[in-house]
Amino acid sequence: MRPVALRLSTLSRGLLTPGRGLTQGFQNPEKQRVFHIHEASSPIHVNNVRDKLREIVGVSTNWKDHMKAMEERKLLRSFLAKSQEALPPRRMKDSYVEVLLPLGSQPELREKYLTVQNTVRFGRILEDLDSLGVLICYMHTKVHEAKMSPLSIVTALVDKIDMCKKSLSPERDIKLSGHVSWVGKTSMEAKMQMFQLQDSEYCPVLEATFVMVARDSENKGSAFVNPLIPEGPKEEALFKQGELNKGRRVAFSSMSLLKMAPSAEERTTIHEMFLNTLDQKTISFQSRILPPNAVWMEKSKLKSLEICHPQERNIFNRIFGGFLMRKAYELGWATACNFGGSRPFVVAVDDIMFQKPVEVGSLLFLSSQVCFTQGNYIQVRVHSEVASLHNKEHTTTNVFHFTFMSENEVPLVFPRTYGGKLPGLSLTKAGTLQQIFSFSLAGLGQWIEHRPAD
Ligand SMILES: CCCCCCCCCCCCCC(=O)SCCNC(=O)CCNC(=O)[C@H](O)C(C)(C)COP(=O)(O)OP(=O)(O)OC[C@H]1O[C@@H](n2cnc3c(N)ncnc32)[C@H](O)[C@@H]1OP(=O)(O)O
Repeated sequence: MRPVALRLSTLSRGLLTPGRGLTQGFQNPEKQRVFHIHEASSPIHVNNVRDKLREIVGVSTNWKDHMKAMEERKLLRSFLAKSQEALPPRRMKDSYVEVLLPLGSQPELREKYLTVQNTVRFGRILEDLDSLGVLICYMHTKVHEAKMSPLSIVTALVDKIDMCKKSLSPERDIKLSGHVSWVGKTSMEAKMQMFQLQDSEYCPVLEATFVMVARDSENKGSAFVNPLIPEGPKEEALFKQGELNKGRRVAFSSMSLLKMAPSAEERTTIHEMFLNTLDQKTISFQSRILPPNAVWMEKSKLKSLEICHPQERNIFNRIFGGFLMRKAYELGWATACNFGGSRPFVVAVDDIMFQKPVEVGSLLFLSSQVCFTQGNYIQVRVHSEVASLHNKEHTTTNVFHFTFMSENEVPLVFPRTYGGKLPGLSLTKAGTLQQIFSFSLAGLGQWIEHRPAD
């Protein structure tokens, strides 16, 4: 039997496009560069970031009062701009924020961030990055005349997070910093970096790019954000990159399998996978056998459920994006752990899409599965959906993609069915359709898994 040649370059719609492949992250020496372009006056303690956000938005700390607080926010409508041109332009340094996570100098903070391997919990870092990203965008859009911001800023996308280091010490101070690097009409790209103290110097350990969207005071419609004026060649390059990122995202979304059939290259890859699992004796869609050192994709699945309590709400009384990311990451990590038989390290995060807000009180269903492997690398896709209590209809809220590195080489994964529908799968569910036909490799894999019978 011929081994499947899954070349990264063939997967032009996926995460695994050249330059965004499994080997990106801390292995790439180019990523060691620093884009630390400004100096903040004094860093904010990590514990004060949420308080600062609460203050900016003017929300209550008491769930009982949340409706009243939302009513008050309605009055801020008058501060919303009618056009982007009506807003004063900002510079990158206007939104620059530095946050200190003093794990070394304040050991009492450590427990919350600690893994059993004596490393830093990445899920906690995702939460801190999300809060920082939102704070950065509030700095960019600050309305000096208003006590509270009329904008509701929500996380729309984690474009990518690259790790420059395999693991972080929970015994050394960490600094996070970032600023707005590009703006559209109502969206902003925030670039963040994380540094860890080593031999009395802060060394880069992570780079992240998030996209935040500005909504009106009640989070009902989009709202304009201040233009951004880059200063000097470094900032111009960052802004240009932001523009390119936007173009890439638009191109990706127009190439989604929801809108366009798979390319000839993609079809060939999928068909090759199918042929490699065909039982040569029976030659039928149903009769499939695994190549050596391979696992059926469906066997890699793990699921979990979260009851979304008010404690996990964000400043707009929806569920905090960072919490969703932590929960999805931990399930994804467990999936990779279970699959690879060792405790893996995260090397990259790509394309976390926040498609719909998660309401407080929702039942959040998370499903995770390995969608691609190569050498020691495991690509995991996590899908989350909420179920309506009235009609049981499911709606996709988020899709997450994580890349892990396992201690040892891991088996290949193969989708089992080409012509058959999975038992229990209803193709009438909008959420499920989105889950299947996402533009990622996971989508391709699942497309084979769930393709309706020919
Ligand atoms: C109170 C006590 C608790 C305190 C705790 C504090 C915790 C800290 C909390 C901190 C807070 C933490 C924060 C949280 O917890 S936020 C919670 C997590 N996030 C969400 O819930 C968001 C869910 N998604 C949505 O609501 C919608 O999908 C959004 C609003 C995002 C877009 O909706 P829609 O698609 O209808 O919008 P549009 O068509 O009008 O486009 C508008 C703009 O958006 C751009 N766009 C759209 N999608 C994407 C994309 N995928 N990539 C890149 N860009 C995207 C688009 O290009 C356009 O830009 P521009 O061309 O105008 O520039």
